[in-house]
Amino acid sequence: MTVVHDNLEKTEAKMSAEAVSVFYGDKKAINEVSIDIPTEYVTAFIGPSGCGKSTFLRTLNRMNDTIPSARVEGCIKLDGDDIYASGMDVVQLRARVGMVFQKPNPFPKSIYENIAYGPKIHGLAESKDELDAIVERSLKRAGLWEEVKDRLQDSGTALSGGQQQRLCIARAIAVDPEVILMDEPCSALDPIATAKIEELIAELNGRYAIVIVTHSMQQAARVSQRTAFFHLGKMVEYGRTSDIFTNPLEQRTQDYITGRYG
Ligand SMILES: Nc1ncnc2c1ncn2[C@@H]1O[C@H](COP(=O)(O)OP(=O)(O)OP(=O)(O)O)[C@@H](O)[C@H]1O
Repeated sequence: MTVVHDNLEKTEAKMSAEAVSVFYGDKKAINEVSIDIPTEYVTAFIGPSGCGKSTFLRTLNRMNDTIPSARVEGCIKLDGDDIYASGMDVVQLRARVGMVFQKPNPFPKSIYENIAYGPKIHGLAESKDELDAIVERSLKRAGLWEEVKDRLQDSGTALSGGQQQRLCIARAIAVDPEVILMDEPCSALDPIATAKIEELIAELNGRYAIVIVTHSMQQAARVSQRTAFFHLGKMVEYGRTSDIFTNPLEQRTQDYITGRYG
């Protein structure tokens, strides 16, 4: 059972997970996790290495489908619709629920093409002008436009690590997502690039439902308003980030935030 703090404002669930378990073969990596993800707040998943944060995050846009041994039980809904239902279009789902990975992974194409590719395949632009406008808007929203506007035809992979990660965020934004999942998005970045991504998360907050997995408790405290603490495949505690870090109700949470393990 998850301890859910009782001082949380009521919010609408953009996504909701109900009794979600994930298996890799016979091994249960996630055990009956239930949580609502609102648009109003950034939600952080924290917990010691191997506790299942990434596994659970990946269930939210069916990224585990790509792992043959992975099996998901329980129910995950986006705007009330079961994302594991047989009629669900997974390509469409992943546009609505975008993902940013630990290591920036731009396509080996131009900066422009990195952004334009998604809108093109999803038919979001009817003309070159519209596509140009989407590229500009996405890069602006990701805080990268000023740095790249004069070299849109350069390769995305030639950018610095931090710029590449903002390019990946711009690429996710370009297809008008409703949810953005971030799996340790700063772990390959230096402190300055990390600060830029954190600023960006603050700017995107409220426009998209954002979920971030992070190893850094300082980062969770800086960027999120809601925190879920995971341990051994279970979601132990969920509440306001400030409460989780200053007034945890569970001993295991207390032990983690005071550095007793992790
Ligand atoms: N593809 C896979 N096949 C089999 N087991 C896996 C696979 N991916 C993860 N696991 C196992 O599932 C458990 C949860 O792993 P997961 O990567 O989700 O944890 P995590 O909390 O994100 O860890 P970290 O913080 O180290 O990234 C671990 O025991 C891990 O070994």
